[in-house]
Amino acid sequence: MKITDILKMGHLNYSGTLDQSQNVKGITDNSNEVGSGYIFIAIKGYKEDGNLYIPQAIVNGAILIIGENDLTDLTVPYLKVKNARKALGQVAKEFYKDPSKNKIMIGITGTNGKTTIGFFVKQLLEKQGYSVSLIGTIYNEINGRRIQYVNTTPNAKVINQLLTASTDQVVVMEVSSQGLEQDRLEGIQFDYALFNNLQHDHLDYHGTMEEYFECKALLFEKLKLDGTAIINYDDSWGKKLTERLTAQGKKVIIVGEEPTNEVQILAKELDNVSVRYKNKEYNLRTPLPGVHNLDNLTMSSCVAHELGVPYEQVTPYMSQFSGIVGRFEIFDLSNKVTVVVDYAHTPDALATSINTAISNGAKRVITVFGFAGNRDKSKRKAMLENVCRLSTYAILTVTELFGSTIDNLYTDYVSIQKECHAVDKTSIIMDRTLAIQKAIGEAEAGDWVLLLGKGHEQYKENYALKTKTDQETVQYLKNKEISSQLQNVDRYKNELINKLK
Ligand SMILES: CC(=O)N[C@H]1[C@@H](OP(=O)(O)OP(=O)(O)OC[C@H]2O[C@@H](n3ccc(=O)[nH]c3=O)[C@H](O)[C@@H]2O)O[C@H](CO)[C@@H](O)[C@@H]1O[C@H](C)C(=O)N[C@@H](C)C(=O)N[C@H](CCC(=O)O)C(=O)O
Ligand SMILES: Nc1ncnc2c1ncn2[C@@H]1O[C@H](COP(=O)(O)OP(=O)(O)OP(=O)(O)O)[C@@H](O)[C@H]1O
Repeated sequence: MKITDILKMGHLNYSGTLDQSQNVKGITDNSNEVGSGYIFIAIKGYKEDGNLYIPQAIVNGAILIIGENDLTDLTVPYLKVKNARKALGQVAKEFYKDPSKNKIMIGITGTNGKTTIGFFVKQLLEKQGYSVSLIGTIYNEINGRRIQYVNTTPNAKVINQLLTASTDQVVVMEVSSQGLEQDRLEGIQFDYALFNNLQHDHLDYHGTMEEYFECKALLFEKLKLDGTAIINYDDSWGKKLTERLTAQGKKVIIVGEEPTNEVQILAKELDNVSVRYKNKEYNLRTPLPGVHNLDNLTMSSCVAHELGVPYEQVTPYMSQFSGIVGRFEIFDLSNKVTVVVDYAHTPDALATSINTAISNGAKRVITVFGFAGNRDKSKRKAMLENVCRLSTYAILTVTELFGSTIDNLYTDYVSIQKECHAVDKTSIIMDRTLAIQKAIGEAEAGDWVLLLGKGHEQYKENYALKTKTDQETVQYLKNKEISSQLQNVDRYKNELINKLK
């Protein structure tokens, strides 16, 4: 592909002299990736300024630089654009030959439930015979191969690369509000866009719920001409989005409890939800506990149904679902204590998670959770209030420092404990592994211990127990319990032998 093709097709203009015969070998916004024949797009980021790396990109072989600044004295052609992040998407779309056009693209947005819906949809479609790629928080899976990535929603270059590599028929993508706001989806088009919910999160980034909503709503501007929006109408922001999209003449399927909803939720009970679609009723059974997962399953079934999965098949297809790491993952201990590792880290998700334990018969709920260091401090009070209202007892601990320190976070915990009158109901143990050990140690038969906030993530701190995830910590404590039980058996056996001697 020639430079001029990219510029023309990307709707970018260049008035300087350009060697039109030059072939473009690659495109990137990372100077370290630039090789001979590359286009380098300089992005002024949150941490770094890509413009400072232009000289390095030129030394590495860049043949065209794109950026937002006024630059005149470069030794290679320079194109000034209004928005370099958008330009990255426009150039990537052309360089990679618009791969989202020919795939069945499903984008999922919402504060909570994106990952879960992504995994549910993948399961349903694969059981129906589709090959499915997944781009999301836990990993990206392309052609059956798993690849870790730093973001839930990668930037436009990476998305285009993944779509190009994918030989799968369907691509299911989690779409974050930050990804949308940062134009990481520029040039990507969707056949189906799902809106699950909008709840309090990320307000340090978005400022207000309205702005947060507007970012989420950007996904629906990326629907293909014949694309379909699928919206949770029980969410008030979902209603607002429905009105907007309907007024724009877009195809919208609404899901919710109102009788006029296309997919009507009739009843939810433990792990069953009954829905009505075109005057027929279906019972759907979720493989993951919780009323939230009934909502997630209903949304997933709706998009899967659009692609030919009969509602009757949802329950059999999901019966072989193997779970999602860190999403209401249950560990049964031998003393009849139930331990759950869950990714809940918003006020609503914490309430949902604890309520799930209660509705499953928990005698007492002991919750271990924490706040994300320097991120969205405005959600902390609601998080603590929900946890205190619903749990029997809670331990505040480290979840993720995000630029804070253990000492600062500890000080924050002490003051919020007082502010929320939570001193009697909570204690503070900053070592997460010891907090878990204490919670599990104090639990009795019938109690549920909820380890919330880390989900699939690895610990970044060094803790007293040398484990790296909540799952490993639970397993370590389980093994310790087994070995102490074995020691007790040995001791008892020896005592008996001694008595009989
Ligand atoms: C604050 C934020 O959102 N940052 C995102 C942003 O980074 P940035 O553009 O500011 O990057 P930067 O490090 O300042 O670098 C600027 C430019 O200089 C370039 N550079 C830098 C160094 C160098 O040697 N050479 C060079 O060319 C970089 O390649 C880049 O183009 O753009 C990057 C590329 O798209 C993202 O990876 C990065 O996400 C960071 C890691 C992040 O943690 N973001 C969070 C807030 C986020 O986006 N989370 C959502 C999920 C949220 C949820 O659902 O809970 C997500 O989608 O991941
Ligand atoms: N529909 C829902 N409503 C409320 N809470 C939910 C819902 N679905 C999941 N949750 C809670 O949110 C947590 C995260 O779920 P999931 O990973 O599916 O969401 P996500 O949108 O991908 O989250 P994130 O954006 O933080 O990665 C779960 O562990 C659960 O506690």
